[in-house]
Parts: sequence; structure tokens; C-alpha cells
Amino acid sequence: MDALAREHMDREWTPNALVNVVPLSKKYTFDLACKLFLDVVDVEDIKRLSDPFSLATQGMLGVPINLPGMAYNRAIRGGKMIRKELIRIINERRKKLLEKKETRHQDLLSKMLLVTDENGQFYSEMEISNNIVGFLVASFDATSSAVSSVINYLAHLPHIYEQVLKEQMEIAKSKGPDELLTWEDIQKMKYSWNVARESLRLGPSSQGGFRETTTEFTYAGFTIPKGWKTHWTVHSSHRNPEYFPEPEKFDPSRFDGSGPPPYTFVPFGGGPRMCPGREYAKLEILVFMHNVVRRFKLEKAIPNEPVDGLAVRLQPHEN
Ligand code: HEM
Repeated sequence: MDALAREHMDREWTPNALVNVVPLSKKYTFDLACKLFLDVVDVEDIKRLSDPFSLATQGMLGVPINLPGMAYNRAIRGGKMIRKELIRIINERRKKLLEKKETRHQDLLSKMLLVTDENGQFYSEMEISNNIVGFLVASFDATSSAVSSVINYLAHLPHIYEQVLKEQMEIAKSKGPDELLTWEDIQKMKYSWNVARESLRLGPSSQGGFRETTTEFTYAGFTIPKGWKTHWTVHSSHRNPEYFPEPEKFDPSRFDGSGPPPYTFVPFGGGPRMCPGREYAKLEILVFMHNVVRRFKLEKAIPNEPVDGLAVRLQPHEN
């Protein structure tokens, strides 16, 4: 992950430039997913997936009218193009694995091609591609939005940025310039992770979700019958002063020690359907923070700009 983040920074984050963080975060997130899910790294190969993927995601929640010119129609076309490209990659990889020409792969696709179900059968290319698309959809927007939200707060709050910089420089100085981050280094990023969590508290990627009640219960004087669909929202607990005093204040120390009580900080949901990608997301966010702050001081071009585009000037450190 660190190697890819470094490459991405070298390519896309030009010193002294004014960059739009949101599209860059999306690119970082998508490139990383292509590498780790599929071991696809070639720029043209990634583009063959990212172009139709953005068509699909833009129209996924559009008005479901399948007529030319409508976002929904483009999303369906995008979905078919991704599927075609994924099946091509899957077949090619399967052939190489069978011929034992490729043994080095550590990506999700190669693992899925080698495992069998409870009947000893390998998964079909359709099952594998469905899973990969599912992971791409579930991870892409949520992670890129989290990364952008963190950068937004770092650029907006210099005293927080300085603390993160201090922690990350201590880690950087303990290593050679070409040495990549290790798991132990990630464990040392306690303050940075508190900052990321506080960013996710105030600017969560997901607004909540749905649950079906498995038993009747009473809440705030209302009886909710068994079998009803309920909607849980992230904001209602993340901004509840009972659990987060002065909820509008950006305060990473809320996460010191054992942090907020269970089920009050829920950017990744909770219970048995809690996000399975949360550790991956944590790693991705921390590696990104490390690579950004150790290279640049961040200055927002438009002080109160919402996170939509996020124009930030990248000032390289003096030494
Ligand atoms: C900061 C990044 C992310 C956030 C904020 C996030 C948030 C969430 C939330 C709120 C849910 C619903 C949980 C619930 O209903 O209790 C969810 C589900 C899910 N997420 Fe994430 N997610 C992130 C990254 C990822 C990544 C990187 C992956 C995959 C590598 C992923 C895969 C999934 C999947 C497959 C589900 C469905 C789980 C199920 O229904 O059993 N997510 N995520």
C-alpha cells in the first residue's frame, strides 16, 4: 500500500501546485483497489475499469428510466463493460495460475480463483466478478470520501496538522528513505487515527442504513413492531452531546483510552453486518496521511469550501 501511495504522490501531487483533492483521492482509492483486488497496475488497464466504473456509479442511484441519454442507461452500459473486462482478466489469470506461470499474486482475485466452496467446486467467473464489483462499489466512494474529509480537516486546522506531522515525522525518521511502512509503524499512528476517526465522526462517508426489526421494542415512547424496516442514521449519534460533548468541536482526544461507548461511533455501522473493509480502510487512510503530511503543508484555496472539490495548495517542507 505504501509503495503505491508513494508512486501516486510522485505522479499526481506536484509541489507548490493547487490540486483538487477529491478527484485525486478517488484516483488513489481506485488505483489501490485495482492493485490489491486484481493485481492490475498498468495505467491503460486501470482506465478500462475506471471509465465504465464511474459511469456505473454516477447512474446507480439515478431515476430508473432506461432510455439513451439517461444516467441510468449509462450506468447499465458501464456495468456491462466492467463485467466484460473483469471476465477477461479472470480468464487470463485462471489460465496463468493453471499453467503455474503466475505464483506471486497476493491479490483478492487470485485467492478467489484458488479457493473452493463447501462442495469442492471452484467459483465461476460470474460469482467472482460479482464479488469484485461488490467490493469496488462498497469501498470506492466510502474510502475516497473519508480520505478527502481527513485532508479537509488537516488543511483547515493547523494545530491538528502539526500534531499529525510530528507523529508521522517521528515514524519517518526512524526509517531509511526507501524503507516502506510496516505494520508496527501503523500501530504507532495513534494520534493520526484519532484525527481520522474524528473526521469520520463529523463527516461520515455513509449516512446510515436499514435494519429489519427481529423483535418488537419500545424506543422514546414508540412501539416498533417486529418485522418493520427501520433506518439508522450516523449523525443522530455522532452529534449527540450526551456521548460527544460539544459535538461540533473537532477534538481527536475523544478517542483516547477506551473512546466513546459502544454503538455511538458508527461510521462503519455495527453488529453482524458491520463493514468488513474497516481495517483495509484504516490502513489506506493512515498510509495516505503519512505520505501527504511528510511531503506537504496544506493550505485551503477557499477557506470554507465544502469537501466537494477541495482545492488545496501543496507547500513542500523546507527540509
Ligand atoms: C472509510 C471507508 C468505509 C466506510 C466509512 C464504510 C462504511 C460502511 C457501512 C456504514 C456499512 C454498513 C454497515 C452496517 O450496516 O452495519 C458498510 C458495509 C460494507 N462495506 Fe464498508 N466502508 C468503508 C470501506 C470499505 C472497504 C474498503 C470495503 C472493501 C474492501 C468495504 C466493504 C463493505 C461491504 C462488503 C459491506 C457490506 C457488509 C454486509 O452487508 O454484510 N467497505 N461499510
